[in-house]
Amino acid sequence: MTEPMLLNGQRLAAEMRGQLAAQIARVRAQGYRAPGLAVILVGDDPASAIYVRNKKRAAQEIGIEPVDAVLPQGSTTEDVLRVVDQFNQDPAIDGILVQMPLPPQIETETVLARVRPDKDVDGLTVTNLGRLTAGEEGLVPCTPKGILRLLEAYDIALAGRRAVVVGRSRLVGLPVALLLMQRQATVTVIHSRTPEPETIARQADILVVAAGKPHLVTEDWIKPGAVVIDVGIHRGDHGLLGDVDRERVWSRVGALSPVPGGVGPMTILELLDNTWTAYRRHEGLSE
Ligand SMILES: Nc1nc(=O)c2c([nH]1)NC[C@@H]1CN(c3ccc(C(=O)N[C@@H](CCC(=O)O)C(=O)O)cc3)C=[N+]21
Repeated sequence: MTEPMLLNGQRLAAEMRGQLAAQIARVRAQGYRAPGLAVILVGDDPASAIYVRNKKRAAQEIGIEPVDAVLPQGSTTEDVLRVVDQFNQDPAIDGILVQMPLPPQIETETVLARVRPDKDVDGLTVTNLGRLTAGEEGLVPCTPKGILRLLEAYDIALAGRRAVVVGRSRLVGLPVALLLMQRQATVTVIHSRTPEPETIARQADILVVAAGKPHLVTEDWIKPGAVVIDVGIHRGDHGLLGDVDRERVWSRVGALSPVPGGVGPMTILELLDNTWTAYRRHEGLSE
């Protein structure tokens, strides 16, 4: 078989960030304010701190003003709600991101429900997930949107093809399944309670893996020539690992979105793109 194609999210994201930067520079030159992105980090998870820093830097580089709120590990739900309310009311803030996971004592649902849907750049509120389900315009979760954009950039057809999603999370598995269905793929979602997941995965023309288990997916899961999107990211003693064992699937896949350099950079790009979309809606600029 021919050498697999690497789906280079890092390069595509950089290209798209350049386009966003140019669009933002254009409205700034017309006298408009800068778009504002608020990032709320609760607690001292080191991985979360790195992600938040990367998101802020990426925003700044393209002309989005990042504002952060860092709350202590012991914060209460009420403490977090107060910060959300403050950003909800702030006219300089277009997007609000609450970094997940929150410490266990905090009611995640209550916090998410407080974010104004027009500022929900993660697309995690019931309102935005409902809009997505109904096929209405809203803000779409970043990782799923980035995956679809990556597939599109590489001209990977979806209509009539079989897609299998591994994982059913609100952040990735569920919304990516909806988006794939909307693009006329035949979608199956499998998860930790699915018997013989490999048998189902082996039917996939497009396999999206968001299971949260390092190197879960091996050659037994792969139909020869399949397009495989690795969404997992694990920081171990041996560096970054995905949910896909790249070495073991390499001889079978047709294309692979790798970790690092695939979905991660696309996720950050879509966060910036959602912030830009929210900004234009707030400023009454055309889409
Ligand atoms: N409310 C919320 N929204 C999120 O979007 C969100 C979240 N919470 N919690 C955690 C996960 C994780 N996540 C990543 C984003 C970018 C990379 C990324 O850029 N990864 C680089 C590698 C960066 C590195 O070296 O660690 C890559 O794959 O090439 C990774 C992970 C967003 N998340």
